[in-house]
Amino acid sequence: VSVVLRQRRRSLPPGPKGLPIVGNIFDVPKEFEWLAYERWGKELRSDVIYVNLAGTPVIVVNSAEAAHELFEKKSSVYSDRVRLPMLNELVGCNWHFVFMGYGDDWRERRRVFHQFFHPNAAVAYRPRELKVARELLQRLLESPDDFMVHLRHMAGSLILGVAYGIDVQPKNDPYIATAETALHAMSMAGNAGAYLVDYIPLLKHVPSWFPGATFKRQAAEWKKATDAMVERPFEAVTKAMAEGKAHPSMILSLLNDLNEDEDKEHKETVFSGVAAAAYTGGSDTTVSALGSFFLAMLLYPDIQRKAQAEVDRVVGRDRLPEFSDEPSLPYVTAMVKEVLRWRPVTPLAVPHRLTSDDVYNGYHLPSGSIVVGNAWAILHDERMFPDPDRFLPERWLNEDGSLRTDMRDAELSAFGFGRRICPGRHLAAASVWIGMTSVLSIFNLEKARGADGNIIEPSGEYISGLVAYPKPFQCLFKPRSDLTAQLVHNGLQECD
Ligand code: HEM
Repeated sequence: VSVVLRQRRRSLPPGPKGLPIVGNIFDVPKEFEWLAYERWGKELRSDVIYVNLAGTPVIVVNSAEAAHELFEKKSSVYSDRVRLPMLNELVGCNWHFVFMGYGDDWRERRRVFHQFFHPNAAVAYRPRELKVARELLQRLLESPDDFMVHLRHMAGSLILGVAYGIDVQPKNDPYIATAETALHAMSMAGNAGAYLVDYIPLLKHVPSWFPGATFKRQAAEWKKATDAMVERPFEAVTKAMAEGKAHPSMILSLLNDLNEDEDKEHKETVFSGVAAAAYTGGSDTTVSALGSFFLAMLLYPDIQRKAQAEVDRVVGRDRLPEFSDEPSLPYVTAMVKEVLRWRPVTPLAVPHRLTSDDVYNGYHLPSGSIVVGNAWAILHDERMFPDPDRFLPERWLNEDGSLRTDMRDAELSAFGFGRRICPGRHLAAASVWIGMTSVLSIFNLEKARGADGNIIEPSGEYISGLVAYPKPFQCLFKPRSDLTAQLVHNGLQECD
């Protein structure tokens, strides 16, 4: 009895007051929620806060210390996911292990994925990362205004190559197009709280023709797109294998290593889902990171020049950067870390779910809570990152110019938390690094001028979402020398 009483006495973490029944639904803004969560945490002087979304408890974790205590140290109870009937069932995105509950199905897929993307395995993809970075340079030379299109193409081309061995078309590639539709569908259906069926799961049984059941017809459309994204590239590999023409890839190795006695159908479902998960995980995220990098270079020209000076000194002006240059380019590496900190790609990571009652700082955290790691707040915590809104690569460096190693927990939060931390982060970090370094070595990024000759200031605004992007802005990519076109041409030939 005394245990029960003591537990009862513990209070929930502080949070905004809210209304009866609906709780804080009207307090939580529809966009840039991370800023409100960060502000409440400061006002309430607590690094965990509690929000009630119409009965669903939500715990927001606003500091690196709390994130470590909960997601890391107690990872066995902080690694589940929330089920969204719209996304998981109606759109049928159960193949994607980012949406799977913590259990054997998730574990099996995460293990398969890890085999191909752990740090040593990921080194094998460097030639491909280098190639797509150089193709990006070529495209930026040809049509600089379409830089966001080129970033999408670069990200898609890398991961389709790694996962399926597919060489994409230079323009209008059908696989990239299919995936874009599917990604859009997933981000819409994954918008927690946007669909009534997510609050009242029984609604999923309403027939599609029923008045008001537009969500079911919409879900059926989206399901077609997401199914196609899982099935089409996989079928292309199996067809190429049958013809003896398949290029090396994750799927090829997995299928080749399959034993006679294994359940082929089950394994194929797992493999095709894991490959599609790599594709969806790696597309928008890389685009956002490089988009923020371009924006930072416009807003902080001095830093651009400083980074270029390092590249020029180490790489020289007569060749393009390679991965072997990385240890000699600490400033550029610090800049990559700073991009991921300054404008986190996934400001709230992906929400976790707590599977048993817990206590933190004397507060009661109820089983079943959605637990949101506020990567934005952690990466903008003044205690570790003074003047946090300023883009300042120097903060990642020691006095002697070497990279600091004491901010790992905070740094990693850019990729999420605990056992769910992004398993593609090694590939991501490498591809973002070579992309940024290559662009800096070849181009000066400058603000555009309007017809009146005046500089067009980028707004610096973002589009809110699971993945946050800079709003469209104009950026000039000016070749740094007469040799540029030749260098890019030669650089590409080296990759063939
Ligand atoms: C800058 C690039 C990237 C960022 C910022 C990023 C961020 C994230 C975040 C925040 C999560 C959720 C972590 C959590 O639940 O706490 C995640 C999960 C995931 N990411 Fe990434 N990611 C990036 C690139 C990639 C790439 C390139 C791939 C594939 C090669 C990938 C594949 C995945 C997968 C499969 C998951 C699901 C993990 C799970 O639920 O167990 N990501 N990522």
